[in-house]
Amino acid sequence: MTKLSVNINKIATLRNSRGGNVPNVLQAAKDIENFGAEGITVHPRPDERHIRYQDVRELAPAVTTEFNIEGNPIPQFIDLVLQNKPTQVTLVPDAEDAITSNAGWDTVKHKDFLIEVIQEFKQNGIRTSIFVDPNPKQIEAAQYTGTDRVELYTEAYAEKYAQGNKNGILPYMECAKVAQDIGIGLNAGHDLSLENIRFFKENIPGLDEVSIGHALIAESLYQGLETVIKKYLQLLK
Ligand SMILES: CC(=O)[C@@H](O)[C@H](O)COP(=O)(O)O
Ligand SMILES: NCC(=O)COP(=O)(O)O
Repeated sequence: MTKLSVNINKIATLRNSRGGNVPNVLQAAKDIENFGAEGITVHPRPDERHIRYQDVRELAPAVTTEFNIEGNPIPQFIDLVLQNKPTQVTLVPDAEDAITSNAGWDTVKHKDFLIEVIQEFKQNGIRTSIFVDPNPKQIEAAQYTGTDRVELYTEAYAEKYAQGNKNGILPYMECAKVAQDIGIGLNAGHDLSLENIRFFKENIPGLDEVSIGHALIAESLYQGLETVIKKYLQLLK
């Protein structure tokens, strides 16, 4: 079974665009869990343009499913994670000015650094995952960092799938096999959507979790528009 963790960064982005507390990020997380999602993912960035550090502090005691905090393990991120003890921390090497995550770790080059931070998180009872490009060498090297899982960066798959090219799944299948052979857990995320998720799931054995945000929120918006417009029209009669 693959768990669905909903990334709520985009809900925070909408809230931040107006100040105030609409939509309410904490309530949205609770509702998302009530609707059946099996996890909540947040990706606080240093400029707090989406999820804020304070959101993380409020979400940590409120989330009853799996809480997953993603981010670049700079000192303030490490402190935030250790103070709030999520189920899982996903390490993502994103630059401060990146619009969104755009690359996985080089687990060979950064092995010593990753060993150090992963050890600290695991000593505190937090499951670890490393965000990686779909390259089997990166998965093989990830096992020497002591991480529990890797998260396959699925942007390349999603882009090819949208162009009608199903071969984009091939490197991910190879990575899944390596992960299974070495006994490392497997997550995936970035640009997964209602359109491309089934094919991905059908072809990737041992997929523990997907985290989905951007498309899921956009799809929810589209699928909810008709209902809400009809409600306004009713009230305006
Ligand atoms: C780690 C990752 O894959 C990203 O997809 C990221 O967490 C998305 O966050 P944003 O929606 O804030 O870009
Ligand atoms: N780890 C990926 C994630 O949380 C969501 O990515 P996206 O669906 O917003 O692209």
